[in-house]
Amino acid sequence: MTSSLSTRLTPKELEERLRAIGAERYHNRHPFHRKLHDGLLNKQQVQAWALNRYYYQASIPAKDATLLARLPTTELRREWRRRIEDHDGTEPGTGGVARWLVLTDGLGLDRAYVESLKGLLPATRFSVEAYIHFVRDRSILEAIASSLTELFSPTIISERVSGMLQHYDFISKDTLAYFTPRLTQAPRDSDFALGYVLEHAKTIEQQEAVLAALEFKCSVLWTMLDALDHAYVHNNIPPGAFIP
Ligand SMILES: O=C(O)c1cc(C(=O)O)c2c(n1)C(=O)C(=O)c1cc(C(=O)O)[nH]c1-2
Repeated sequence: MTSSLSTRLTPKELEERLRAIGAERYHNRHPFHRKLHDGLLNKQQVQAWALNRYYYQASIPAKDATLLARLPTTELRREWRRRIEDHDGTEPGTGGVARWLVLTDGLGLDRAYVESLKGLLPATRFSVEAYIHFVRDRSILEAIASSLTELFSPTIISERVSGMLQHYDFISKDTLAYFTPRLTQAPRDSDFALGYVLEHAKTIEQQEAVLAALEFKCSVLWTMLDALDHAYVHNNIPPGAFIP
């Protein structure tokens, strides 16, 4: 839990605290990601990761649409609308969700099965839903702050792409095409979100709330990897979940 602040932070101090949370808790530090990127997983385990992560990807535009509906100004809505277009695309076959399916296709997973969500781990479902509900129910400031994990995603994406290309013969540049646009989209989105948070988190209570929102989101990402590790590395697949 975030400790209570005794004094109000300057914007610079608040940014430092946010970045410190990422350095400590972002999912690049999770053992499952280390194994994924270091080539220590087999194809079945990589399939399980891509299948479960599909639900996160597919839910991101729904999460953003929930927030979009609550945003009070044209400028904010225009900014947030672009995120939905990035993921859903502007026509069939475009956008991040479609590109994620190129990855699951490339790994040999049946598309209808992936989209049916039938093979998800229960913890994937609960974690993703917790994120959507958080964004729906909390203040706009907390909802925007919860997207700030994207400050840290370009580093992990670069590590992932180079690590997976190097270590797995079943992975190609084409199947990892999802990640290329994220390297420019994520910094653009997180710069905006960070600017918003630093400007609007003025009171101690608001600053504590944004720090807690980022910790919450790190927990969402971490929990999904805990569940993958437990099920597919330590071989405790829950009933009904994907069996490679
Ligand atoms: O590859 C990753 O590790 C990673 C992490 C995150 C993140 O930090 O939440 C996102 C993404 N990718 C991503 O591709 C993405 O579109 C995305 C949207 C969001 C968000 O919270 O709105 N996070 C992320």
